Amino acid sequence: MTLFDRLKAASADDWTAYVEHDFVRQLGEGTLPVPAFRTYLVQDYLFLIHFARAYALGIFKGRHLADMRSALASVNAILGEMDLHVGFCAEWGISEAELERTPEERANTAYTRFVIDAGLRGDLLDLHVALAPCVIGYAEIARRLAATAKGADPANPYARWIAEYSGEAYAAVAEAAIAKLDSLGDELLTEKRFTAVSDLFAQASRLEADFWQMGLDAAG
Ligand SMILES: Cc1ncc(CN)c(N)n1
Repeated sequence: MTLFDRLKAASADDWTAYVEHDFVRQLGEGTLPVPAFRTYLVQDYLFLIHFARAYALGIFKGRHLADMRSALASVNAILGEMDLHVGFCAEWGISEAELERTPEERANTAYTRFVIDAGLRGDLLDLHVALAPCVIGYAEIARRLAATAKGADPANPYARWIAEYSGEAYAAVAEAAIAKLDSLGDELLTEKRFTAVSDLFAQASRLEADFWQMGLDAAG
């Protein structure tokens, strides 16, 4: 069993509330109101800036060259992920400069600063556990949606989002994150420590669910 599967099993309710959130269901069915998606996506652009910072912390805290290289690859993957956001927003007439000026929603601040704080206070294992629901969760969600008729329908207004996160490139990022957790776990995890890292994973999963909810709330 991977460390990721163990963490997921220990936080099963929080994980399910995240990956099966109503926002996700509506996204897959193509019924999600556009204002909900727009609020989510604009906030997600800001979110990814802070996630790139969190991965940059992984370079700073790296104990081996391999840690630094993998964190750098993740920073690059996140910066690439933002092209999706810039593309959608350009279609809505929102420029990159406007995106950057958008005030952060509280759910966004809470989540991103929680992850950065986990990395600042702790070691690489704490950081990567706090990052895991984000990186790996989206691959799981999009893979499930892409396997449904409505999720795979090119007429679904969110087909591009589903394709991005269910694609091979993102799957490779998620698999690398699972492998990284295992190698960090081999090096740094003790049974005594499991509860503390599991708490980080559960909290990050709850903050992911709050992030979806922020989008739904924006649509009223
Ligand atoms: C909130 C959130 N969580 C996860 C992902 C996937 N990297 C994302 N873009 N945004």
